[in-house]
Amino acid sequence: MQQEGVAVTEGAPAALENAPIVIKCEHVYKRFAEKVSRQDRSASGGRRKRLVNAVNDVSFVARRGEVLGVLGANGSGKSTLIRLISTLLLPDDGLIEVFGLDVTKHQAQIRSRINRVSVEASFFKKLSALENLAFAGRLYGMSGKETTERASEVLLRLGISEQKMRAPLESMSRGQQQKVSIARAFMTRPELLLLDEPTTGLDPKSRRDVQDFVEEIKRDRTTTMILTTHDMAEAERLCDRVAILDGGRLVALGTPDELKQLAGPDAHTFEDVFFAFVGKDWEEVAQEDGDGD
Ligand SMILES: Nc1ncnc2c1ncn2[C@@H]1O[C@H](COP(=O)(O)OP(=O)(O)OP(=O)(O)O)[C@@H](O)[C@H]1O
Repeated sequence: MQQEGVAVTEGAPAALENAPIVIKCEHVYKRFAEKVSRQDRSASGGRRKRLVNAVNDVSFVARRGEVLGVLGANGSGKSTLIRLISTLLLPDDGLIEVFGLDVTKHQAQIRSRINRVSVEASFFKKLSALENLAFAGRLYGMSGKETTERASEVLLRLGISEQKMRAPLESMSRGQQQKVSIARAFMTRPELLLLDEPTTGLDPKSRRDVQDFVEEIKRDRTTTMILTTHDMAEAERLCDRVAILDGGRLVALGTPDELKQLAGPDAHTFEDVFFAFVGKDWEEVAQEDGDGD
């Protein structure tokens, strides 16, 4: 499944070698029609729309219990890839199997076994975090008692106090609400967890709380996690392997150490690794994107 021109290391990290494959992507493509601005129209032959390859010939597998990081600048295709795996979008070409099931045929079955965390999570804002989580637990078939116990355990673990978890969600800060969204996803013990920039916008302490929690879940090696992030140190710390996307293409995939080696003797930090594969350094990308993250 190795693609030409992609720095992909063979096999899985030792701890996961015999684990079953949970996600298989083979030559996956997703294209979108994007509006062309008036200024750019003459350069594109007068066309009002052009096709963007959001995901362009991407192949990889992820194994049970693996934490696979996906790094890339804004617009590199990270969220599109996550949405394809979670069956929210369907591929235009190629094959995606989750738990051995084809995403184009078994959406409901796949969705019942996965959970996705993203910044645009929806909640009942007048209800408390505990009440919101109780509601989610019921949807996933958990008993009332189990839900309450697990919800407060996970919220406490993420640094939300007993008092705060009983207050209306609208009285919580954005970062605290983001933690509630993470708690909701972990609470149901999904087999596959898709974490789309779970720590973006969090303060350093909250970021650390979430990272520690991911590390704790990782130790059991039962939940597979796909983590998109803009935080290089986070990728290096939490991920078994990291995939780097550039313009929809997979340009590198391997363990953090393997990628450092592949990137050459000048790559000392993970920022250097990113630069070696994408041709821009992280600060430059952040400035272009205007997020400075
Ligand atoms: N629904 C859509 N319609 C049209 N174009 C889209 C759509 N979704 C994504 N795109 C385009 O596909 C490309 C990849 O977008 P995607 O959101 O996957 O990138 P990303 O790496 O997740 O970026 P970010 O870090 O900003 O979240 C971008 O050029 C984007 O404009």
